[in-house]
Amino acid sequence: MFTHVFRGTFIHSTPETALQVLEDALLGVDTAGKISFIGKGENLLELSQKFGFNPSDVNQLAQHEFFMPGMIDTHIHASQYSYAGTALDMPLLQWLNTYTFPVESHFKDLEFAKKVYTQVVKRTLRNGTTTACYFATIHTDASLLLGQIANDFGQRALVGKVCMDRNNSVKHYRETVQESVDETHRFIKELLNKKYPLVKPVVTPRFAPSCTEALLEQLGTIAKNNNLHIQSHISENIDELKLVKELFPDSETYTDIYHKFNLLTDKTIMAHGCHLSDKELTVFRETGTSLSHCPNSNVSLCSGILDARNVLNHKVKLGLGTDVAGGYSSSILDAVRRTLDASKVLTIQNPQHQTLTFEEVFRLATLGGSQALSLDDQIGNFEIGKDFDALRVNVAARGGPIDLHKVDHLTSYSLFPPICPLKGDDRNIVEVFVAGRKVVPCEDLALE
Ligand SMILES: O=c1[nH]c(=O)c2nc[nH]c2[nH]1
Ligand SMILES: [Zn+2]
Repeated sequence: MFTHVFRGTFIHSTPETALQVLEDALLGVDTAGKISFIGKGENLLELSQKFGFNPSDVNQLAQHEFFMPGMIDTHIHASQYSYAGTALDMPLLQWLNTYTFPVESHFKDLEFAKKVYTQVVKRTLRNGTTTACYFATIHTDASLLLGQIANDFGQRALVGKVCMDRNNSVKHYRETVQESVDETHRFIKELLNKKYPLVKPVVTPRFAPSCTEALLEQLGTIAKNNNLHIQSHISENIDELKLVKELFPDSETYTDIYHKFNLLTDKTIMAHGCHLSDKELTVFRETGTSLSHCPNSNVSLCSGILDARNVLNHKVKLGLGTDVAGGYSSSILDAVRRTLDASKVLTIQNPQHQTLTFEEVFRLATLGGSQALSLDDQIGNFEIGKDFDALRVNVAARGGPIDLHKVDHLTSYSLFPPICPLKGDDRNIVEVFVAGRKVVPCEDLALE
């Protein structure tokens, strides 16, 4: 039994091919939301008999439409959505103390948390983020609420209750080691008990300067004992590196600190890494740890520029992140554009630098993100057996930002994939599916 059979153009990435275009394809989604077959449109009758669907039930994509995999935001602070687009006038450490910690402390108030978390889940789904890896705040009940809201609206999510026991300007926004550990246990247990099919907990030490060794050690143990994902920040800004050296004088590198406490695993994702050495990148590869590239944030907070080419050359898994609110945009399309910009800036500085191509960045936003979150056995592209997490894109959406021109020497689909992420926006994303369920448009999702 099928919930959908679509016919039209499908664009996705594979490990071998950064961007593959399947023209006039037929794709079936079963009742469990999984891709059950992909074939050629010209074989419609044969496929309908083989797989048992009625050819008249096929949903035909219109001219200028295509499907692409849902985009994956590998690093976003859900609570910081409340001030996204403001307060970008100082570097990281001052920014945290001046704006971030005071704002995050308000998420003790569950009514406020519900409003902001509902907005961020709706908005990111609207922007085509089918999977988000969220930082919440230190508040367990509000973090559980974020998991519930993602589940209700149908977004795939990793949700982290933030852990931090030092170096915080806001006295009432701080935990002891014991509180942080106890509440992390409670968060994991209560979230797993809900049995949400698409929402998982992620162990979340904020970053080394916010955590004592005692806390890092216990969080490493919790992640290991429960086989959980881990997320944190690393090597974002030069002043942060100096602070880390002062706080952890015995560790040779920033990476060594997390490594020492078993926090680098093949289910760990670290944000930024702008200033990691090649030696540290080698540790990332050896442990299977991945990086989230957050170029909007890196420029907005004047933190640095990640050399994504070097990360890929080291065979470290890499995805894209918005890092709201260090990044002011909640759209992974924005992260695609900025990843290209950042790579081109590196080429301006050094003409030997091999600029990332559009196709490679498209892969980072989709398949790369799924690999970075170790979810590539379930999502990231249109492989049979994976969940159907997909965006129906209309390049020529009415009222959208793209005016099509007839360019005779370019065939239609060699033009469309780049034009859409580079000039398009959420108006071009006409439908969003997560695990086969249409979550946009959806009446409940009307943005207030
Ligand atoms: O961009 C960032 N945003 C944060 O909230 C944060 N906390 C630690 N390091 C951080 N970096
Ligand atoms: Zn962050």
